[in-house]
Amino acid sequence: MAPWGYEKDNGPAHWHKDCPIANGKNQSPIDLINGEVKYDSGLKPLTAKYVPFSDAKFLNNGHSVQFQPSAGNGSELTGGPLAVKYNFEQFHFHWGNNDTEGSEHRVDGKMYPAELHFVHWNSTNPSFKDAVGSGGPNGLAVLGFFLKVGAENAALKPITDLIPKVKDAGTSVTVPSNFDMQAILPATLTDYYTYDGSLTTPPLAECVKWIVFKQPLEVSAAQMEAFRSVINRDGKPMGGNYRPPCPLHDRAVKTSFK
Ligand SMILES: CCCCCCc1ccc(S(N)(=O)=O)cc1
Ligand SMILES: [Zn+2]
Repeated sequence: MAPWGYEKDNGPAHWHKDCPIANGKNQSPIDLINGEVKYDSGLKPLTAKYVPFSDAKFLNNGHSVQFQPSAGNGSELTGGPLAVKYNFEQFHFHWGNNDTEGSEHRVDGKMYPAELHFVHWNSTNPSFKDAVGSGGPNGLAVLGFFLKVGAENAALKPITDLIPKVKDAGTSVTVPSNFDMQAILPATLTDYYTYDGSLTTPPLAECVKWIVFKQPLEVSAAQMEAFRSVINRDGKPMGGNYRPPCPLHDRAVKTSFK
């Protein structure tokens, strides 16, 4: 099979051939249906401590654009539904070719124009790859933020300004060391949905504690257009790099908010 992608001939409907877990019972993304979620008063706010990076790359891997510091950069996530400390690995985006589509998770069936994923791995593992293969939903913790079109996002501007430099698949640039990743996050990481799920791209491993924030982040129309200029491995616009929602089966979605 051609390498996986989001086109007719290699998109989500084909992924089960190489990754049979695609039809598993803990797949992501899902539609977050407010009438079916359950408030959990035990869910605390999350604490993300992101330290400045000396040598981080921003890259186009053919199916997303991704910010990736060198391993062991000391940025950590704790709290919320997490029992242990998780190390930051990378963040990346999923988006559409217009403002009516693009996010992976949905809220009562509504899609946002884009979704930002901050990927972290359980620090009781020796590496990210071990955490992916560790079995069970505590290998990774991914923070999902919906993006909607509005005011310019000053914290993301250093990243969206780099997009033209990684227009083509397989390209990367060094991110200026004064980039402040912490500034992207809202001041308090309080209102979120959380559930046990999977990677939303191959290998689709069911190793993710998903934490999806209720409050979208805003980006300007120009910042959204920057994403839509990115080209994938087949030389086509990368927009549409989102997996449709998967069945919930007998999973519960908990919320930290009423
Ligand atoms: C052993 C190599 C595994 C690489 C898995 C890389 C990956 C990370 C996060 C996501 S996402 N969209 O669920 O956040 C998808 C894929
Ligand atoms: Zn993702």
